[in-house]
Amino acid sequence: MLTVEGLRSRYGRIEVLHGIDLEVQSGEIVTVVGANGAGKTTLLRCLSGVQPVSSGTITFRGEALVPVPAYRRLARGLAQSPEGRQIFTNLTVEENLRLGAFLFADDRVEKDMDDAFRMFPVLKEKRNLAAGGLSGGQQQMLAMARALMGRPSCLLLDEPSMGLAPIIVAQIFEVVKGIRDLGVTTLLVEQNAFGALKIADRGYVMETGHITMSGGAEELIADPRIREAYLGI
Ligand SMILES: Nc1ncnc2c1ncn2[C@@H]1O[C@H](COP(=O)(O)OP(=O)(O)OP(=O)(O)O)[C@@H](O)[C@H]1O
Repeated sequence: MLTVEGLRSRYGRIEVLHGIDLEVQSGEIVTVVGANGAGKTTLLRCLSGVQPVSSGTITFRGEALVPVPAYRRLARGLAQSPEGRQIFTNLTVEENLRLGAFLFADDRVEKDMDDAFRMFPVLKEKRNLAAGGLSGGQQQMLAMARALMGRPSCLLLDEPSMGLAPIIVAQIFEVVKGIRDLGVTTLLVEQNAFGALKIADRGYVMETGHITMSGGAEELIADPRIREAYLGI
């Protein structure tokens, strides 16, 4: 569904992605794990089109994506739940969700909203409240639900566990599994390698702008190098 080949990207003169190759098949949860500053967010920003690519290709559902501007990528089926959630704190929960559906003006928006509230009951309770009043975990749920309102076939999820208590992180990862059950393919970028690999089908390890390891998630969890460097085991 999504293939990245030889992807390079830079901030000014400093290259931060040095030729990334990765693939996500339809229906998978694929995770990219790595330390702070490895380049994971930059990779997702290249995929969603807000960060320029200096060379390499991105193919999504058989189509070259690099020439497609960011605002058209959602219509192609690629949605991002960004780092830091980026919800609109002064708008209500429902208004944030409606913004996720800005491409559509059909009756299905109401059904999608009902589906979102079924998947995230806490958002239903708070639908008329300002999103800024939600807890961190609830804001993360809102960011994911808003991305789903764009009816993506592939969701790019940037560090959903960031800054959340372990019990909330566990809930968030359960929700990501639920998103896969909806038939939405997920590329999950995480510093929480163990949590991400536990729910993923496959994983890639990113270090200073390179992919240094890849494989089945169980295989990566069992690998002594991963256990030492990322799992603290
Ligand atoms: N806007 C920017 N301008 C210059 N350099 C940047 C910018 N954003 C990120 N970088 C640098 O690019 C490198 C990769 O950063 P990136 O945010 O992609 O990493 P990351 O793996 O997502 O880390 P984090 O978990 O902190 O988001 C880092 O060295 C970072 O300092």
